[in-house]
Amino acid sequence: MSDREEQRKHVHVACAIVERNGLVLSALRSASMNLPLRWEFPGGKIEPGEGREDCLKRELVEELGVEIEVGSPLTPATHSYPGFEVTLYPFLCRIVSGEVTLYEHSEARWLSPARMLELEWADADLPIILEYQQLRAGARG
Ligand SMILES: Nc1nc2c([nH]c(=O)n2[C@H]2C[C@H](O)[C@@H](COP(=O)(O)OP(=O)(O)OP(=O)(O)O)O2)c(=O)[nH]1
Repeated sequence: MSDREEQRKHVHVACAIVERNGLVLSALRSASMNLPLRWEFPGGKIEPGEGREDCLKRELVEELGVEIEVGSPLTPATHSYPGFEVTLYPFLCRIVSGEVTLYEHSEARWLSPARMLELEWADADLPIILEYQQLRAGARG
């Protein structure tokens, strides 16, 4: 790896595929956030020493005011944006208490898995969405 690559910022982010009644929660990044007005899975940067699942539980309380149960992981996805790299660690999740309240995002929607790609997602999410769609298509047989 070159010095230049080593110096590039690489962030590690846990993200929640929150399911309810066959639908999945998507959240719109606000105009003031990094990657503005892109849809994403709620979540955020993993703090030093923090476990991925604990990060997710913390972020979902901070961002949406809900307590979640964290289930199975999907495949982590790494993507290079101009200026930084991200690795997303996705987990299937469900809400165990609280109502979705927008503390940071500008909108949230419950989507059917098949229609997720009708929205403009953060680029790093695309492989995760494809894997998730296959998982749920398989589950329906
Ligand atoms: N939470 C989340 N972040 C994503 C997804 N896809 C994706 O590229 N990202 C990027 C956006 C951000 O650069 C980073 C997540 O960190 P964050 O939500 O704490 O980012 P932020 O820059 O808004 O917050 P901060 O620096 O103020 O802490 O990962 C996703 O599906 N969920």
